[in-house]
Amino acid sequence: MKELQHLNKYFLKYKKQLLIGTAITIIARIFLLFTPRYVREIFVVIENYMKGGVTEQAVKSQLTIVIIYIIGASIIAAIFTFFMRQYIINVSRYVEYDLKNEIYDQYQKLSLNFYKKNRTGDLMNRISEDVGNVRMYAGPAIMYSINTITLFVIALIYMFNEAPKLALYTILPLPILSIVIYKLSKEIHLRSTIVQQFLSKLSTFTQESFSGISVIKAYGIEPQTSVNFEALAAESKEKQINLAKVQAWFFPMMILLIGASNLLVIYIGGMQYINGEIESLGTIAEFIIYVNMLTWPVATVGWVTSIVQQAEASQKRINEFLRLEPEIKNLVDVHTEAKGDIVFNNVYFTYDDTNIQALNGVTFNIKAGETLAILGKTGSGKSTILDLIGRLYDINSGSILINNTPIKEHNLTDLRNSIGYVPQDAFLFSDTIKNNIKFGKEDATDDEVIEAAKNAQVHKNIVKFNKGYDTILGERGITLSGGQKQRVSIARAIIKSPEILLFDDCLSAVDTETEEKILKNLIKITKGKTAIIVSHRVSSAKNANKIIVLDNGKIVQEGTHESLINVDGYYQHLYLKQLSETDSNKA
Ligand SMILES: Nc1ncnc2c1ncn2[C@@H]1O[C@H](COP(=O)(O)OP(=O)(O)OP(=O)(O)O)[C@@H](O)[C@H]1O
Repeated sequence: MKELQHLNKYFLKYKKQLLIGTAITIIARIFLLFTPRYVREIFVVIENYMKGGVTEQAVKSQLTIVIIYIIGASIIAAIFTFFMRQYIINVSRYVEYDLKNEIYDQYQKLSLNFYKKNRTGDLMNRISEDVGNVRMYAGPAIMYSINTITLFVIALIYMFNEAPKLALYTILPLPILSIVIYKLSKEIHLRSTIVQQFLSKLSTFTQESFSGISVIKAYGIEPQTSVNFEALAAESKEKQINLAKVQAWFFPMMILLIGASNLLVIYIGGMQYINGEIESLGTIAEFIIYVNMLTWPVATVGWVTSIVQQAEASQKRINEFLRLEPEIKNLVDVHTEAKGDIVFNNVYFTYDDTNIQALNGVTFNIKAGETLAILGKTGSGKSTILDLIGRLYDINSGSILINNTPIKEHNLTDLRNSIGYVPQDAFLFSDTIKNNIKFGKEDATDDEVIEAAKNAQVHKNIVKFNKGYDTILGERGITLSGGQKQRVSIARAIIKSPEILLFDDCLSAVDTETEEKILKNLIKITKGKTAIIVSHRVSSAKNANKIIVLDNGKIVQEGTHESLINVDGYYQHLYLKQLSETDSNKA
């Protein structure tokens, strides 16, 4: 129960509903327990009549009154039972809602390293399935526990008052029932966890197959994927059957134990009646009703124990993530401005997980309003520089200054808000094109969206779609070409008019003519702002105020286009190679 203590703050928050729910549960059970005693009353009335003690008229009116009492008590119990669920189950839904939000907020705070170490499926499981298990504790488990305790305490008082020996025999088989149900519930849980694992394997496989359907079709491997699917589905079926086998024991066990208890009541009660230890056969009837009323709550003791164990295990998994401290923390509460110069001073950076030293003493600076182009072989550390400016990672040594202030002394939200970042792999959401662009600036007007799209040279493509800017992208809608995606992603970055613009090889899928036009627009847009363009093309770099060439995390060349084309090195070779490619394309 240590892990579940995390939920206490929520129980405290909803204490009013819980207290009302508990009171309602107790009242509902009290009224429910009127029935057995009234049934005994009926027997007594009839027995008195048989003995000739009362008239037929009197019996009729006595029976009518008792029956009205039974109906009345049942209706009241039913109404309170309705409200019992309304209060306690609702609390569990509130707790579920709060916990999901808490986990989601925490996920958002955690750094990229966390996402590399943990699989998306696992993150999703903890926020959905594990929270679901915890909800069973916060609602049904609490409700059934209050229910069982109330019913038991009141029924036992009545039973021991009425016939102590019979009461003892009646409750004798109940602990056995509880233990059997507990063992069964545990086994059911074990097997259903395995079923769940296979189901998620199956859905991951299906999802991947259909996301990559074009690759599957192009390679003609449909028969092979069908065989793989069939194998997974067969295993999943096996596990389902295994689960069904144990589940099938649940109700027979209940029926058997209820039957045994009933028999015991009839036998012991019958003997006691014969011996004159109990006065009326009504007591036997009353006790049979108690047995049937108590069986289910007693069974739930086993069930509830297994729910609590599952919830504890799930909350433990949730707490593991909730207790993680984000590696990248905002250390400044006041507002800061990330405008102007960017300085890298002997920066060293190694990725924790791979131990790859991506930057190896990098030093450069860009003044406000300037454009820097970064070139270099793949894996030389270009994207890493951009990630470090957005403080997605903290450096190992050296310093990064923005606006002459160390990057850690910037308010993290302000820093990221002042950056417009276009990643290497343009990621667009399954939403309209307009909303994908507005993602950069939520309150942007339609005119601003169009303006950004025009500057990114994608407006003409968008208006050709039937629904224009309202065209849905992704799984539910159309698929954009690589170049179109990159340009929508550029529009998203420039719409917010940030102080720092980071373009990570985002023109690679665009033809050189369009690239030229976009770059021209960028000169206009980035006026007074700082821009860094990572590229493999000289054409993207040539207009930059400064160009650096990286190799193995080190700057190996630095200068302007004019200076670098005259020096033997990576830039000149790239320039000559791309020049000859352009010439041969023209020829
Ligand atoms: N998230 C990461 N985790 C671990 N290692 C990484 C990560 N990102 C990059 N690396 C490694 O760091 C080195 C530098 O990568 P980086 O992405 O900065 O290179 P790049 O110059 O941008 O490459 P490209 O031109 O192919 O985009 C590479 O060896 C890469 O494998």
